[in-house]
Amino acid sequence: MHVDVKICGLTDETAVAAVRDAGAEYAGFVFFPPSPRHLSAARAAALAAPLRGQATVVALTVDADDQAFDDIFDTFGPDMLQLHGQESPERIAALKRRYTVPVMKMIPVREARDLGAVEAYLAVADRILFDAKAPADATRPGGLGLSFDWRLLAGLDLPVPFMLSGGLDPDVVGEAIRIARPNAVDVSSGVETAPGVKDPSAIARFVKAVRAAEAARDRSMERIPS
Ligand SMILES: O=C(O)c1ccccc1NCC(=O)[C@H](O)[C@H](O)COP(=O)(O)O
Repeated sequence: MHVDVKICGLTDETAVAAVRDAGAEYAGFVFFPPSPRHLSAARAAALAAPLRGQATVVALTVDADDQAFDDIFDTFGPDMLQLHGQESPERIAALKRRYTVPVMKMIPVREARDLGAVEAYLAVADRILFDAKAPADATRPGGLGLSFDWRLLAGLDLPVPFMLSGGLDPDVVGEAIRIARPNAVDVSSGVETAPGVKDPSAIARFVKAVRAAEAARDRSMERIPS
């Protein structure tokens, strides 16, 4: 089964290499000023321009207000929203009435009971992203290079696709896929040389590791007698 790749927090022309050379299916741009990956809508639009039609261009926000979304849609024009704050199901429903793009909702995970939060979003979110829960004193709710126990997602069967995120890198993403069997994986810190500085070679290695994990899973499925 194919596993999509999202490279998040793109901040320069590496975005083109991530999509055209490495083959990432999603390109994420952060609109959250405390983040080292934060971009203006105009800068993100310029970086995303060569990606249009080749990848799903994702706008990542944290509890943004309507004015912020209007600016993002007027200037940047995302293909998908990733809501990485404490947005309610009602807020998601309102945003989907206002903007006609799919919405991916982040669910923070540290322990099994955190998964209970998913239920309320299944009727409104088009996709779920599981990310490591940020510490209370963190300056941002994501992009921290933190992971959680992927076994918490083993056997998870949701009515919408889910993306696995949090502390992934080229060395561990294969194991994460084997354990959690996500529809997609997402990475930021694990393909950077410094916060906000993406490494094209690391991105290529990450995608290559995902493709290898896909192939290994397909081989293991072939060995299962039908
Ligand atoms: O990336 C950020 O700086 C960020 C800031 C505020 C909210 C979310 C943020 N990133 C969200 C992502 O989708 C990251 O890719 C995800 O949290 C995984 O990050 P990492 O563990 O660094 O790979």
